Amino acid sequence: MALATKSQLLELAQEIQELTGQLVAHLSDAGKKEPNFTAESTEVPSDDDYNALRDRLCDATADLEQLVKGPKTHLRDYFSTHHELAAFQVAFDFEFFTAFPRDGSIEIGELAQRTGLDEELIPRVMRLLCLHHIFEEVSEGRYTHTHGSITLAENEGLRAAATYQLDEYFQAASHLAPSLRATISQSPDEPKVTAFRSAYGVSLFEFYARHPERGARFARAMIGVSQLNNDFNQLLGCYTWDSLGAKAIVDVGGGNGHMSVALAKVLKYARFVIQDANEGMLNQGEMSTGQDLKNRITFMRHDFFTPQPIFGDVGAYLLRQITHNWADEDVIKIFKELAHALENCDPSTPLLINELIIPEPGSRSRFEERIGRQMDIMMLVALGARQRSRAQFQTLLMKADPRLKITKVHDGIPMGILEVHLARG
Ligand SMILES: C[S@@+](CC[C@H](N)C(=O)[O-])C[C@H]1O[C@@H](n2cnc3c(N)ncnc32)[C@H](O)[C@@H]1O
Repeated sequence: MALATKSQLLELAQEIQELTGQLVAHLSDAGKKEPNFTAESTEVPSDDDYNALRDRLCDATADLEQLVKGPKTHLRDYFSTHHELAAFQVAFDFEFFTAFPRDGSIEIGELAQRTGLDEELIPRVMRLLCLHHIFEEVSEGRYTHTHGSITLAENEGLRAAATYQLDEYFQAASHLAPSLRATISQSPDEPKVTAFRSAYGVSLFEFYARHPERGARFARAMIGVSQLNNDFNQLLGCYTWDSLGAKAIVDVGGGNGHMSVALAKVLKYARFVIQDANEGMLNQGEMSTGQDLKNRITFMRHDFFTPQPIFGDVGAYLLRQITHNWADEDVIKIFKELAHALENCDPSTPLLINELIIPEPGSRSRFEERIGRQMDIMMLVALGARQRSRAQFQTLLMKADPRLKITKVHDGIPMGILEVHLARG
């Protein structure tokens, strides 16, 4: 009797069929329409069940595609994606997305007039984008919006998030390997060579200080990304904020305080101290805070490498998207100052680290893990810094003060929370 051979391709195809069936049923149960590529399509849901199905389906379809192509074709494709990003860069730079009418179509000549790009170049860029369902060529030389292009046209934050990647980081990323080679022979007193510095001659922060219009776009991109990731709802759901009552939440490196202000709107009694080294951001936050919240929100200039001035009746210290900007030795210094402050608070006072926490390999879907690993390399490119796993955070906390212990992990991608307490003897 012939042995039935297992087919990995067929198993993947069956898994894809099953998962797609579950996903379609989920959409139907939620009363949602199936997504399509037209500009009229509705957005896919973002609840946990949908995301879990989406992630497994993306892993399975990616595996099937990779196996079917084989490594040579797969890698040839993959190593050419920067040319596709270059086409996107042109479309953003020449403002294609907003040049399009919301409804109806536009013809090449009109698009050339509105954008200033040569008529001969437009179809070369457009046809590559159309292959990604970004715009559609409805008849030769005539295009309409799709769901992808209209999403970008109508969301300024998302466009900012796309363009800061395609401008600043696209260039900087190509300097990573040479910059790492340069650090090998670098003397310790020279400014650290990062890929960003190697591409632009200055650090990321100096660059934004010298180019305020890019700095403003970066700020818009951060808002776009946090809306995209649903960061606020995740932060709210990750901790029992109500248990803090009227105590102060100290938002260390809180920037313009946008997260604390959003929390203050929900937590009716909590007080907030927003600390940052950047006076401009503090002023911007102070000016935009509504009168109704002003008696519960204080803005304060503070450098987190110096002793923490607020302690005692503190509900929680919040460090949101701070550690990923710094190398290990700097993060240890930040934690040390907070450990001193925690010594002078109630033992129940937590330090809440709100960051993308890199999952251990294999513990989450590859779709999720990849987002974390892309961010990790982005931090290396931009600042010579990194994203960290729970274990890596615990090591740094221990080095700062052996009494600092992670007591709870709310691990989410993109953002999670580590709840840290200072153990008392
Ligand atoms: C990535 S932003 C995060 C801002 C805010 N926590 C959020 O989640 O939107 C990093 C913040 O750290 C601030 N920062 C940088 N160095 C600092 C320092 N030495 N002391 C205090 N804040 C600092 C920056 O000004 C910036 O607002």
